Amino acid sequence: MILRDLLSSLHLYELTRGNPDIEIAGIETDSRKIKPGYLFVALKGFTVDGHQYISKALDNGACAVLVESEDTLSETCIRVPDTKKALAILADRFYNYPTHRLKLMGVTGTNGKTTITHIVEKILQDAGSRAGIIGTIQMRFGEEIQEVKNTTPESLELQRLIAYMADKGATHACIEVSSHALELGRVWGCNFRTAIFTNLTQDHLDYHQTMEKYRDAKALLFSQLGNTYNHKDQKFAILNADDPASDHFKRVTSAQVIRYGIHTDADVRATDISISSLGTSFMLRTYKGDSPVQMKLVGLFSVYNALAAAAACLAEGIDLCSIISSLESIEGVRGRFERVDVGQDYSVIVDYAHTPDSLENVLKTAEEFTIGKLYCIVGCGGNRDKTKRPLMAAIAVEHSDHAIFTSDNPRFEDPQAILDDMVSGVPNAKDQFTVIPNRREAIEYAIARAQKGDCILIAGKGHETYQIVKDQVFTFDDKEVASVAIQNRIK
Ligand SMILES: CC(=O)N[C@H]1[C@@H](OP(=O)(O)OP(=O)(O)OC[C@H]2O[C@@H](n3ccc(=O)[nH]c3=O)[C@H](O)[C@@H]2O)O[C@H](CO)[C@@H](O)[C@@H]1O[C@H](C)C(=O)N[C@@H](C)C(=O)N[C@H](CCC(=O)O)C(=O)O
Ligand SMILES: Nc1ncnc2c1ncn2[C@@H]1O[C@H](COP(=O)(O)OP(=O)(O)OP(=O)(O)O)[C@@H](O)[C@H]1O
Ligand SMILES: N[C@H](CCC[C@H](N)C(=O)O)C(=O)O
Ligand SMILES: [Mg+2]
Repeated sequence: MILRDLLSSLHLYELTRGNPDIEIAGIETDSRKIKPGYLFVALKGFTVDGHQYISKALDNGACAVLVESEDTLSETCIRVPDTKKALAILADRFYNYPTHRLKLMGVTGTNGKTTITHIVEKILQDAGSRAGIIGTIQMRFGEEIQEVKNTTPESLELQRLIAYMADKGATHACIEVSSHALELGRVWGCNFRTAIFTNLTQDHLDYHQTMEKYRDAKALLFSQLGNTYNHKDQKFAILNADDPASDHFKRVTSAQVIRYGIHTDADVRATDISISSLGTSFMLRTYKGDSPVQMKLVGLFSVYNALAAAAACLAEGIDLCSIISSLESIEGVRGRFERVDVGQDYSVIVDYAHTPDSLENVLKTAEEFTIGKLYCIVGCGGNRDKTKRPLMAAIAVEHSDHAIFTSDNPRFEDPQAILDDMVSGVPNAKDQFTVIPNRREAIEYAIARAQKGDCILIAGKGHETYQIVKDQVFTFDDKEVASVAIQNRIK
């Protein structure tokens, strides 16, 4: 694409030097990934300032740079007030407006985003649409899977991934939209048709500082819904009627609001709920009719996830019968209440609960089905919200018979310091928990003790197949470690 054409999408820029008629072969924000003919966009990051890498980018063949402060090295230089904002607009233009070429659905909220994107994907695909998803686990469109570093990638990668789907004929993309992404402008320029809210409970206070600011970050998805070129199209805000934050999102959006819930009267509602270890059943009541549903997904939180997905897909015009049949056939999502079963006579469940609310939900669910003892193995991530650590420890102790505190991804923190933060939340419960910093040993400890009818919940890492210690990423998979430990015990 010709630079002049690319720049025409920006409202405010200054070509301080060079030729606007050069061909731009690609755009890149990382000097290490620059190829000849690329435009390098210098971003001010949390760790370093991308402006420091301009010479590296030029060495690697960048033909132009987009900067916030004057650069004297490159032949062609464009200056803008905010490179992050400009990047989002340029990426949209460069990839030929991907989010206008399919229907974009965004899911935000503390817990349930990944699960809902998977349910929506299943419903849409079963109904004959071609849907892709982007989120914590990966980007997936049909057979194509690409790894993503963040739940919501930076605008450039996000637009590239959506463009890939649109180019291959996708009708829908359903993406997770994290609060970081909303605040950091990763979804600027995205033309959302539908925004789904799951729930708001504590997480990420290291970044947002207060729950109000965290909520306000999430609110951006709803206030921006409709603020794009295509605002004549119908937009939908799918809100959880049982979560008080929804009132705020309703106030800030101009989209049509569809409410789902259990306790509050809602447009899409579940009544007569029955939960067992094999799944959940409920009466689905919608403005398109009512019908009983029997799902394999367990826990009350799964009913909420199903309602959110059903409400979004009804708005999309998908037939109610088709939605129900998809809800009934979905098997579950990797690392979310996933059972490890190698023939043992006790249950082992791997789950991605890494917030106080999700841990409480998942433990309460496991509590209901456990005949024997319930063990909870849990840790908290390093360089993340410290205030959730004592809360998660207290929840683990309250809702299990014995808790084992261990390491999650310590990152750059001392694993023992993280565990000390956890232990500070249970000052009077010394007999109810054991601290085993090594995660493998913690899993082996519980498995060695489990008796018939017991249940071991391994929380926090779900689908993750690694453990991050300092700047190293080690192979570690809760499911595999548990499975080996169970087999070793059986032998
Ligand atoms: C705090 C945060 O969000 N950081 C994100 C940010 O990294 P950063 O600001 O540290 O980047 P940096 O290292 O300072 O680099 C600045 C710039 O210099 C460039 N650079 C750097 C080095 C070099 O040699 N050459 C070069 O050009 C970099 O490419 C970058 O453009 O930009 C990166 C690229 O987009 C992100 O991957 C990274 O996410 C990190 C990995 C992260 O852990 N983020 C978490 C907090 C996060 O975003 N989580 C949310 C929510 C998860 C959930 O609960 O679901 C998510 O959406 O993932
Ligand atoms: N609707 C829900 N309400 C509360 N907890 C939930 C809900 N859905 C799932 N959970 C719990 O939260 C965990 C994470 O679920 P999921 O991965 O779907 O959430 P997420 O919002 O994508 O999380 P992340 O912020 O890490 O991307 C699950 O393993 C389960 O324990
Ligand atoms: N998306 C979440 C995932 C947390 C998962 C947990 N295993 C951890 O590493 O803290 C985050 O980045 O905070
Ligand atoms: Mg997720």
